[in-house]
Amino acid sequence: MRGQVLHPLLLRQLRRAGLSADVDDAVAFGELLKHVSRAYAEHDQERTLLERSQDLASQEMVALNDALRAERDALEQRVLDRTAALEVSQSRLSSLLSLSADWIWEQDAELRFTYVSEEFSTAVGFAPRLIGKRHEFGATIEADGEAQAEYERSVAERRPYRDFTYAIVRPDGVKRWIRASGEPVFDADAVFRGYRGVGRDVTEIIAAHQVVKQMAQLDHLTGLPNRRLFLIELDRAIARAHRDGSGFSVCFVDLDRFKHVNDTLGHLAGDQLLATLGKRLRADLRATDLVARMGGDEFVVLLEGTTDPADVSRLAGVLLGTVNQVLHVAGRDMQVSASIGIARYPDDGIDATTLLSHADSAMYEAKAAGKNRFHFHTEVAAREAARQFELEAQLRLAIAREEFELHYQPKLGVDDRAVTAVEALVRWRHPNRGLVMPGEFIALAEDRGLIVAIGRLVIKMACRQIAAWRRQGIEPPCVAINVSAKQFADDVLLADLTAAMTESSVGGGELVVELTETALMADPERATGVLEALRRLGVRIAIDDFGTGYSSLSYLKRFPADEVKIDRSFVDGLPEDPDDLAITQAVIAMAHSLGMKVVAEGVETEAQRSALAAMGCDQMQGYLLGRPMPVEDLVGRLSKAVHGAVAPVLDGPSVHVDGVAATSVGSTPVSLGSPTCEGVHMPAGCASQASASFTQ
Ligand SMILES: Nc1nc2c(ncn2[C@@H]2O[C@@H]3COP(=O)(O)O[C@H]4[C@@H](O)[C@H](n5cnc6c(=O)[nH]c(N)nc65)O[C@@H]4COP(=O)(O)O[C@H]3[C@H]2O)c(=O)[nH]1
Repeated sequence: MRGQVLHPLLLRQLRRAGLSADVDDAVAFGELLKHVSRAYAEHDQERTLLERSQDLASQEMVALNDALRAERDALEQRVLDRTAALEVSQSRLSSLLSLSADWIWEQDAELRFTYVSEEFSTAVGFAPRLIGKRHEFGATIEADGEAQAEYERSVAERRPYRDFTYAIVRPDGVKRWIRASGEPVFDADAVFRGYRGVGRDVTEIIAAHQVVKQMAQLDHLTGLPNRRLFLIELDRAIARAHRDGSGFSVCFVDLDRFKHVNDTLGHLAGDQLLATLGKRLRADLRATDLVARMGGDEFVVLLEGTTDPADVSRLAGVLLGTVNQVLHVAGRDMQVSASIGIARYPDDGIDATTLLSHADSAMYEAKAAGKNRFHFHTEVAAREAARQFELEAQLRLAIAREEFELHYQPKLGVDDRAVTAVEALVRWRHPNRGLVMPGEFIALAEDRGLIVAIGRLVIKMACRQIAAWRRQGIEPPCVAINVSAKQFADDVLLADLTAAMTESSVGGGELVVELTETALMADPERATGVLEALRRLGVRIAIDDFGTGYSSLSYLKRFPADEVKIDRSFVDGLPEDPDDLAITQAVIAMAHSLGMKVVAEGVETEAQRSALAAMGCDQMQGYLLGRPMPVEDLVGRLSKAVHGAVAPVLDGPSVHVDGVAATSVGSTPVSLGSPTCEGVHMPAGCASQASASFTQ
């Protein structure tokens, strides 16, 4: 075996047996074989062990593999299920989104769009180009300043924002309004990652809002800006003029006697007139001028950049001319006029309230000066406004202190000059100014709501006077009381009359109520009812200033009136003016045909008196026959008349009554309505014709 290389396993066995690799003898060889055999046996054992262990390992691996496979399969199934669910959910979402008007968008931390839904691109028109871009407010995007500021604040503070509305001008030039809501997105580390949100096209909604807004700012009748819009524009004009150092004028245009049109032709015709006028005013002015309707028959014009009185006057003249043009309303041609008050910025005021109030007072000045004209606001006007204010305060005191008295003007028969009644005309006994005439305070009292209180005092004084005459043995004349439109419209009139009549034991037959056409036409139906109630009280009714209103003669028959008073303006022209003659004749004929008496007012000349007599007028009143006079003069005058003396109206002896020393004249009771007067039979009450003869 020497020199031979042995297998390592054999060598290992030899080493274990303590033998050397040099084996020469048989013993040693036998030993060697034992070792060789053991070595095989050990090897077999090791191999068996190894195989066993491999077998075991492989079984575990299979089991593990099986478990893993099962797990993977389960996982895959779960993924499949989830994916399917997600797909369902996604398709549900996209189908809902396609039905909804909302779009979806996402922006990164730089607020650049990373995603916009398809509808967004269709509506906005440049969505594909929007990806990777920010909103650029400026040329293509506009928004309400405040809303934009709030949006920018929200974004800067990474807060959600709701309903931010802005307009986009699409590449094709079409403007669309968009309303967007967004909320910030943060990652797990609370780092801001951008915004995501929804948006929708609200162009139609905005348009509808604008229409509604416009409707709220436009006058429905004329289509002109209404008071609200005018005030906004006025403020803007003030700001502009203040900034540029320029000026403008405000013209307050109020139609004259528009109420008559409404009353006589009806509200529809009135509306038609206003609508036509509104259009004409707009058409006749410069495009830069603003025409608005303030309400009722009031228009206002803002003449931008015009303050020079000559220019303003020219434009105001244009306005008057426009209003004066003949209008075709309710099937007839008519002409109206207006009074215009002008205030200029900055001379007459630097704020809207002052300018409007000055234009308004100037307008009243124009009315007072005869209507159909314009007036500038002046210091005089301002002083007048202050005076009226003061007068109103004094008038209130006067009512509380009963500082009023009545003067009486007789009404006489045209032929025989017998007194048929006396008209009570109120005067204000002012503590400092003396006697103030009604022309100075009646209109103001009507305007400031004081006329009912004054009227109540007048009724009371007239009834007390009748009672006083009676106490003094004087047969009282019938007393006519003026009742203004506002007083007539107030429900207390009948109560006031009844209370005063009861207090003084005066019968209705001793009173005449004089009402203007205007008072009756304001509400003809109600007027008829009130007139009938007055009639039930026995009170007679006279229609005053007849012919000055717009009512046609045929309206007369609607009202249960007893007499018609022809206005002084028609009597003025008698007997020369053919128109006045014709009108007077027509009124007399019409009134007679309706069984009414006719009284002519303002008879100043003998020529007028005889013309009226010739036309068959029943009674007359005027300076020719007697001015309004204090009660003592009236009684004094009449006392002379009773005794057959002829005296000038104002120099008769005074007989003081009603609180002043009363003296009956002679032994016979003085009678204003006594059958003894000049032998004319005169039954008591106003229905009677003549009583005392009353001469100049
Ligand atoms: N030029 C001229 N004038 C004549 C003539 N005859 C009478 N007058 C005046 O004409 C007015 C007649 O009264 P009216 O038309 O009812 O007009 C009245 C009436 O509308 C109102 N008024 C007077 N008293 C009262 C009252 O007690 N209540 C109400 N509501 N109004 C009254 O004041 C108006 C003015 O009254 P007055 O100043 O007293 O003026 C009176 C009278 O003085 C004449 O021949 N020529």
